[in-house]
Amino acid sequence: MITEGIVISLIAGYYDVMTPNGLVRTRARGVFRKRQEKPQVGDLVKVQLDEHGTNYLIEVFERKNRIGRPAVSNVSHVLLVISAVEPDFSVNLLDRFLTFFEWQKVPVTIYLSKSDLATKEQLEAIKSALSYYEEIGYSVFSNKKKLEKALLSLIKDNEIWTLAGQSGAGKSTLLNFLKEDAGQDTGEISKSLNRGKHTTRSVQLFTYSGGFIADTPGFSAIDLGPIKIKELQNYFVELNKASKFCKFRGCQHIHEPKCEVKELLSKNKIAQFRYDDYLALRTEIEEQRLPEYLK
Ligand SMILES: Nc1nc2c(ncn2[C@@H]2O[C@H](COP(=O)(O)OP(=O)(O)OP(=O)(O)O)[C@@H](O)[C@H]2O)c(=O)[nH]1
Ligand SMILES: [Zn+2]
Repeated sequence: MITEGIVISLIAGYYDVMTPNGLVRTRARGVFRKRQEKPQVGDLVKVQLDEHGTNYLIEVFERKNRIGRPAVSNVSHVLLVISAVEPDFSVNLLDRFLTFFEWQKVPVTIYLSKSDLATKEQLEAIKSALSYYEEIGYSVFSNKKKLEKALLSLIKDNEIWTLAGQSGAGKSTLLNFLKEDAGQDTGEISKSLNRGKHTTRSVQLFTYSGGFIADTPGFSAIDLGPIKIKELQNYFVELNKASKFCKFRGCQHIHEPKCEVKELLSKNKIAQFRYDDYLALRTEIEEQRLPEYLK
């Protein structure tokens, strides 16, 4: 019998596939090894079931996207965990992540962790910054119970949501809270296992609310290098929105006359810190700019 499913984990050469009839352990057909296109977690695949012998993964359907390291395919949504303290909250870091995922065309929901460890003053400053992100269209949560409640209706059938965020931000802690049986290593344990930067960690999908949540570790060094400088403004959602009213098409909002972004900036309707981050990311991309023909 042939059926379809989603690869939820890869263990010692076996692919575990969630199918409409439950979880099946499969082996990939030799053809994948020859073509060097290994199936990945998140892939939608075709499997051939054999009640008495081996189940085979026989086909991988085209991937919608592929993000993180180890990679997850077909990511529907990112749940970005950003900590209030330890490591300290930073809009700059937040903007890097948001730019990256906007570029990848993956919607993002923000969760502020460790607000219990922040002082009242710290929390006020953070919440004021986060309210700006809500204004420009991102959903923001700082209470894990409210987040849990929202996720149960937000995560649609078969959607794959991926956790992202700096190391130590609290991704595993959140996953353990959402899925009591997830059993992810958190801070202390992983340190004692001496899990270095180069140790490959496996990634796994956990069923959640009709869909899946993945704990993806690999977003520590976000490479914005491949982004074309002229397109960067597209990934700052409020700049992109305002740009429709700039005099010049393709306005970069730097020195151009009759620039709507500059206008809104002067009226405090676009936050100075976002504009500054836009400029900083431009410089970063510019400094390691590849010749146009290599892009
Ligand atoms: N007080 C408090 N501590 C938290 C919270 N979230 C995480 N922590 C602690 O922060 C440390 C790091 O959390 P992890 O969940 O391991 O962080 P991670 O994002 O999974 O980190 P990596 O696995 O390195 O990517 C652990 O000691 C957690 O107990 C929180 O909301 N409040
Ligand atoms: Zn402009």
